[in-house]
Amino acid sequence: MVNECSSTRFISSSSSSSNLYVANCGPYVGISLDQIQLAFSKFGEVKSVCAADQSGARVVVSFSQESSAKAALEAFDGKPCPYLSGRILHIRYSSILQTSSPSSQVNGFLSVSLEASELQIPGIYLLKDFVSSEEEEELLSAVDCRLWKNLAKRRVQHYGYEFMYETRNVNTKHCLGELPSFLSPILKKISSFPNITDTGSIIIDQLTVNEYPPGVGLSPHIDTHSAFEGFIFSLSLAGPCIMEFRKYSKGSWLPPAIQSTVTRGENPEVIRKALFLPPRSMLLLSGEARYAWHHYIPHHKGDAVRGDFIKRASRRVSFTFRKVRNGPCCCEFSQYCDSQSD
Ligand SMILES: O=C(O)CCC(=O)C(=O)O
Ligand SMILES: [Fe+2]
Repeated sequence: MVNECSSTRFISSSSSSSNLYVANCGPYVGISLDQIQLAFSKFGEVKSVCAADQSGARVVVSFSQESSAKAALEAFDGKPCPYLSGRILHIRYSSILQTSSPSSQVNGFLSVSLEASELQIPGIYLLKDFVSSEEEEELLSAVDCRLWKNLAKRRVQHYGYEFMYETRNVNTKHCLGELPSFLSPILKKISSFPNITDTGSIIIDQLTVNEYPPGVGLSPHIDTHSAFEGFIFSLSLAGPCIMEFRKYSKGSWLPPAIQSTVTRGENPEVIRKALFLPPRSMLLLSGEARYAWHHYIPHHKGDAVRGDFIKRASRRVSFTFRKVRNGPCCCEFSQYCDSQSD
């Protein structure tokens, strides 16, 4: 049974137990949970195998009997494992850290949807193959000929208006000029995006290009309401990633890292959902998805997606198209709205 520990968190521990924390094996290094279960079953009944964390390379094996765990630890720790491609496993006893019951987690990973409609978040849409491979190449070479700005872990470019990371806003008085002509085919496709009843209301005047190396993501945030209007389009190029969406029932417009620890401590009610973004797909966040849900790209080198482990490519480049807002936001999600908070 490899699907049973979705609601349990584990830590490495020195006291003996029937759970083993096993490092250096898992889907990220090409070893499935089923293979791990088979290898450890040589020492007794394995109740479950699941991810110890989101790395894809550390798992917890839970035996029915403590004696089986002891035998497996003695046989496998620090030696090449003949049943797992000769990998050297690093094994400790593990104890249960905490339990929670996120129904959307499988084997310790958040279950990832392939279709936006599965998420059941109003206002979120994903169009796959939004651009062809040729268009993808052209867009990438266009930005690669231009100047990148280095942030701590990723590179960015801004068109139309510069995004100021310190204030999470734009300086509306300083326009960088019209969006360049290499974007025209994409802007044209955006203007007839399905799912938007009034396509006449789609105006785009700002683009942020992000280049993420593997292992780099984006911290959870809601794009500042007062900075941008209600449609946020994000085109994924060159590589895939997953995007996680979080709704904090007691949240505010501030990013979770800035909210006081007291507020965070009182805020156990977070709904988490995840969506796989393949290269050449266009994501639209509108309505509730844009205004009330944080979006987040985990800082992973790969993502567990429906039983497969998908490595991040050498880079993912996203084009985020938005319309800069010129007055306060009057959305109906005032709890998450900086224009409607004091
Ligand atoms: O890379 C992405 O798809 C999202 C970028 C984003 O959320 C942002 O720039 O605010
Ligand atoms: Fe964003």
